Amino acid sequence: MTQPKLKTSIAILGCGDVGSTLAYTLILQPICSEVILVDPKKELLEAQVRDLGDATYRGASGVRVRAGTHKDAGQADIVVITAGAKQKTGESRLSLLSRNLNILESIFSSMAPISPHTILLLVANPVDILTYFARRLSGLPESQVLGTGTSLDSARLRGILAEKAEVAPSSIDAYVLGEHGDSQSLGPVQQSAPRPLALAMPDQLTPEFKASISSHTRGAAGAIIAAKGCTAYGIGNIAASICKYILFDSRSVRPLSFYQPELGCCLSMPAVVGRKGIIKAMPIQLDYEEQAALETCASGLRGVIEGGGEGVECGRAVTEGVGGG
Ligand SMILES: NC(=O)C1=CN([C@@H]2O[C@H](COP(=O)(O)OP(=O)(O)OC[C@H]3O[C@@H](n4cnc5c(N)ncnc54)[C@H](O)[C@@H]3O)[C@@H](O)[C@H]2O)C=CC1
Ligand SMILES: CC(=O)C(=O)O
Repeated sequence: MTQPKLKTSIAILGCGDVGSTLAYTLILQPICSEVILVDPKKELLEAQVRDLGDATYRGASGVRVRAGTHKDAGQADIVVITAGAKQKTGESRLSLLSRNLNILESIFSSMAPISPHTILLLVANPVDILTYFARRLSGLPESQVLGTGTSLDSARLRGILAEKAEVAPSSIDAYVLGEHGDSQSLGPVQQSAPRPLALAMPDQLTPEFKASISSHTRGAAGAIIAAKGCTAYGIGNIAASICKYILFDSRSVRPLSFYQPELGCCLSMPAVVGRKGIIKAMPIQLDYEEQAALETCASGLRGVIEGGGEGVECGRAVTEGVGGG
């Protein structure tokens, strides 16, 4: 892992629940030297800068937090886009599309010209569709435009598998692939050799068990949103980790949303992430059903991109193992 250059800046567009949680995580780690917050709600923006600033004055965080404009943000090392509407109870991520696409378009007109070295990290929903359009609107090379995708679903999957297998979550290596969306089901668990999860849980890897973990990861966001109005800590932590992989050129393999030329859309597949964004896709062996699920997912996403609207039926594939980092 290489060290980041001395002055590293991360701009966060949108300093609501997710943006401010991400900023706080970046300060605590710390990952960069400067966090720039941008939000059209001026009072909120100033209050967040002051409140987050208070978290930097003790200890040796060394991170400067300041308010900025979209133009400033366009020169940052990483621009994280959390700007946009969020789901109300019972709403799907896809229902946010027209509102958040309008916001995305206005962001890119205000940010231009973007530094050719900036990496864009999309968080706002529907994240796969917005990642696709950000790639077109930014004019940046496609390796520099990525979305958090199914990283959060994968963390949730790790959590439930770790609980069932009675091991630490860090010892579970499991990915949810495909779309970060609502109308999905987990594909079959990939049976690669050796099959440590199958060995650790010989009686549990049944179709019913897979259906129950699928339902758990699919319903996780809705249950939290119904109770507290948003999800923020999980995604804040995940987006901060992705920023770290980028700035430290860590070459970690993570499930991220990026452009899939053979599928004509952005969705999550394992990728090597480093200072230049997506360094390369990490090949993965999918069985027949997983591949079919992925293609159904891609076809749904293409339908939305082409103006097909909501309600895409989408499959997700999941790969697993015990012992991953
Ligand atoms: N990808 C993922 O796994 C997750 C995605 N999300 C998504 O993140 C987004 C943000 O969620 P929250 O922070 O809870 O919403 P929020 O409503 O608390 O904050 C959104 C902020 O964006 C700001 N904003 C609007 N237009 C802007 C612009 N042009 N430039 C800069 N800022 C702008 C708003 O003023 C607001 O303060 C939502 O779309 C939500 O669905 C949330 C959790 C997980
Ligand atoms: C809101 C959202 O996309 C999530 O928590 O998964």
